[in-house]
Order: sequence, then structure tokens, then C-alpha cells
Amino acid sequence: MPSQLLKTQSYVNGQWKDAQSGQEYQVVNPATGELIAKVADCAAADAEVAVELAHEAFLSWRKTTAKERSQIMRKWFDLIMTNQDELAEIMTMECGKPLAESKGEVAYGGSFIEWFGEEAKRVYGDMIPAPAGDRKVLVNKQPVGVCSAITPWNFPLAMITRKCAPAIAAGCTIVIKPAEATPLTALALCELAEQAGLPKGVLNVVTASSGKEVGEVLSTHPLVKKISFTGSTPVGKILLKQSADTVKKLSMELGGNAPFIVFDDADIDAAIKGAMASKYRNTGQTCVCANRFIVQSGIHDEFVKALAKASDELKLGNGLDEGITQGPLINKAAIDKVSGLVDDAKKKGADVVTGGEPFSSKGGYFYKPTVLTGIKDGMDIATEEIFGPVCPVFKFDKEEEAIAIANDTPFGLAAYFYSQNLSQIWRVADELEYGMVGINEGIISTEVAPFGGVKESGMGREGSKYGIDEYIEMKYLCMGGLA
Ligand SMILES: NC(=O)c1ccc[n+]([C@@H]2O[C@H](COP(=O)([O-])OP(=O)(O)OC[C@H]3O[C@@H](n4cnc5c(N)ncnc54)[C@H](O)[C@@H]3O)[C@@H](O)[C@H]2O)c1
Ligand SMILES: O=C[C@H](O)CS(=O)(=O)O
Repeated sequence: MPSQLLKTQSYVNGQWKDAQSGQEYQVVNPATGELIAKVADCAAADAEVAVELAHEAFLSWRKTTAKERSQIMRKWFDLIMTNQDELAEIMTMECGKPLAESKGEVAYGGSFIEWFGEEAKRVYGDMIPAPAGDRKVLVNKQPVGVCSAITPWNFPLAMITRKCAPAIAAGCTIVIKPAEATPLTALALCELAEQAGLPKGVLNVVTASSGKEVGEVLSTHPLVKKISFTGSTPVGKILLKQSADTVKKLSMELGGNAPFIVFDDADIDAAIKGAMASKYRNTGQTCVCANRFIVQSGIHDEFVKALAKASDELKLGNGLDEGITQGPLINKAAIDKVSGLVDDAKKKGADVVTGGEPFSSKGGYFYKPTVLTGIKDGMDIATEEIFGPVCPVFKFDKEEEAIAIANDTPFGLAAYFYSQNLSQIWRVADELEYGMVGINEGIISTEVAPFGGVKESGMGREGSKYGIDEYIEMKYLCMGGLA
């Protein structure tokens, strides 16, 4: 187990701190159930101190030049990539994803620091042609102030850097509460930020066994001007309500229910490749995983057969072991949720083509890769975000049916479809009510593109040239009295 980067205390104002209460909580490996570490279990008082110190740091950090911020961020990115293996090992131990996926996430998460370190130098204001000769009209862009972030367990590094990178690049400071299940990767990031020269109080991580108490401070404290949340829609709604009294700037990256439509003319090999990549990434535990397979009747049976065959070839086990391509689910509650959805579907008439039950392994929370057909309205799996390695397959005949099924959800994060007909591609891309659409591609996330959803999948965008705007306020200056 890597020692240099393994930290178990909160990181506040450049110091490693126990919770004021002295309380700790256990972080366990979901593949084995073994204890990895005991971590500071902070509460409201710890979060309040972090916010106040982040505010103090903001008063000086906002006065640094974009170039100074950019140079520190570049060093931080370089250190993350130098420590990629160690960070990946910590990540796999606490969240279970196979080591190769963890290494990929380190590079993906690091790319937000690299990207926004560059974007820092391109936050341009405006000089607007004035409506009268006695004045100048300008727009000045300034950092929002102290930000807070609350993040999920499934991408323990990337969901943090996708928020702290634009915030820090813009000149803000930030207080982060990582998911209770995966605090160690977040704390390791702080160690590397300190080595890169990030001043104290700019990046702060407050660990806690529950989000409620610390989250309440981070969503109501008057010194916090912006909250960025990534997680489930129900929790996002709680934070939206809690943030209202102080009218905070908001970014919400919430739940998904991605349709994966396959038309008769699709390249079936490409569709299977995309389906496997999208569905089984992080053992089906990502917000953009294909959640419903909607397959045209002409290609349905061939697609189902190929999907089941590829699913059977996945190798379940401890993500640290060689050749493992499917890790555990994050905890017992996740196993119970996925089992409940599959059992409900079976009871209501779905057929199990492969899988359909937990995979018994000592201490770990494993579920067999599963393909179900005959999915109908009324089955819970037809509407719920599965967050596990299960492929429910709907069959359709006409294009408009597929679009209606795909859009029939309160969610609107990612959608995918496979077709080789250009007119159909433009028609379907226009009609899908989602923030992001993969066309003949199952893996679409990148730091250069705007990531985010519509409807109850959230608001705002992360990454891309748009991502830094979430941490900027525009100030209009009218310079009058000029002869
Ligand atoms: N849209 C995206 O970019 C994106 C990315 C990753 C995950 N997700 C979504 O996140 C969910 C899975 O992640 P999860 O299980 O960690 O989600 P979750 O909503 O249960 O927890 C997310 C974070 O919120 C905190 N939290 C929980 N209750 C809280 C409360 N009352 N007040 C304040 N904070 C609270 C948790 O401690 C955790 O840090 C899925 O719905 C997935 O779709 C979305
Ligand atoms: O789970 C949600 C993440 O945002 C997925 S991704 O890493 O951005 O594709």
C-alpha cells in the first residue's frame, strides 16, 4: 500500500488535521471488505473553520496573476502523472475499479488540471462600443470567491479535479467534501498540490462519514458563493434547496439514465464495442453508462446474442489483480439495489440471457454481468438508474418509437445511438433530450468538451472552454464623465 500519499486527516489551510471531535471512520476495500484506513470524521465545526480559512486565502489568491496560477497547476499536473501508479492503487483499493481503469482516471482527472491551468490565461473581459461619446463600457471578469464542492465515490479523483481545477484557475478557493467511501484519493491530491506550491487555504478537503452535516455548512455558509455538486439527483435537490437562502451560484452534475439505441443499419461490431465500453465501465457505476438498450427489431436478436457473449467474457475480481475487467459494486446497498431491480424485472416477465445474480466472493460485493430481454413499462429497471453491470434490452420497430422511449425519463445526461444513415443521425441527434449524445461512440467524456445534463440531470457544464465560467462573475464597468 503506497505510504507517501496515504493521508488520513483532513487538509485545511495547508495543515493535516484531525476532526475537532477526534472522531474517525473506517474506509474499507469493496473487493475484500478489509479495512484500509481510519479517516478523520469531521462535522459542522470543522467545515466552518475550513470555509473561514478559505475566505482568508481567497483575499490573496484572487490577486495572483493567471500566469502564476497556471504555473502552479502545471507542476501539480506533472506531479499527478509522475505518481499515476500510486494514485491508481489507492483509488482501486477504496473504490474497487480495476487498476487499468484507475490509471485511466488519474490521467483523465489530471487532464482537467492541465486544461484549466491553460484556460486560466484566457479569461478575457470586454471593451464594448459605448452608446454615447462620454463613456467607456467594459466587462471585467473576476473570481466568484470561496467555493464548495461535494463529490461522489465513483470517480474519486476526476470528479474533484473537474471542480477544483476551474475554481483555482479562476482565482477562487475551494472546500471539498469527498464521498465517505473514497476520501483517500482526494487527500493524496492535496499532498501533491502542496508539493506543487499551491498556497495554504486554496484547496481544502474535509472528510466525513456522512454528507449531511458538513454538506449543510457548505451549502448555507454566507462566505460560500458557489457550490458545485456531483452525485444523485435526490441529494442535488436537497442542496439546491439549502443553497437558496444565500442565493449561491450553482453547478449540479446529477443522475443519469442513458438510452443506447441501435438501429438496423448500425455497424453491429462497433455497436457491441461501444455498448461494452459504456455499460461496463466502473462495473456499470458511472452516470453516463448505457442504462437502457433500445434495439431495432431487425438487429435485436443478433445484438443480444453478441452482447451476452461479450458480457460472459468479462473477468470479475479484485481490481488489483492482473487481468480483472470487472470489480465489485461499492457496497452491500448497491448489491441489494441491483438485485432488487433484476428480480423485479424477472418477476414481471423479463428473460435472463446471461447473469442475473450476485457473484459470491469472500467479503466482496460482486454482481454477474447481466443481459435481460423483454423489458416492458412497469418494470422498475425500465425507469431507474441501475448503477451496476446490467443490460436491460427494449425492442422497437420505428425510429419515432425509439426516440419516445429514450426521452421518456426525468433524466437528460448522456444518450448514445448507432446508425450509418446521415439523415437519421441528424434527425435523432436533434430529437434526443440530453446534454450529451454519443453517435457511433460509447465513450465520450473528455476535458475539452462541455460535460453536463438537462432536465433532472442537472445544470451547468464542466470541462471545455465553458467550464471556467462557472467560477467567474462578470462585472460591467461604465466609465463616464469623459469629454
Ligand atoms: N452527472 C455527473 O457528472 C455524475 C458523476 C458521477 C456520479 N453521478 C451520480 O452520483 C450518483 C452516485 O454517486 P453517489 O452514490 O456518491 O451519490 P450520492 O448523491 O449518494 O452522494 C454524493 C455526495 O453527496 C454527499 N451527500 C449525501 N447526502 C448528502 C446530504 N444530505 N447533504 C450533503 N451531501 C450529501 C455524499 O456524502 C457524497 O459525497 C449517481 O446517481 C450518479 O449518476 C453523477
Ligand atoms: O460518473 C460520472 C462521470 O462524470 C463519468 S465520466 O468520467 O465523466 O465519463
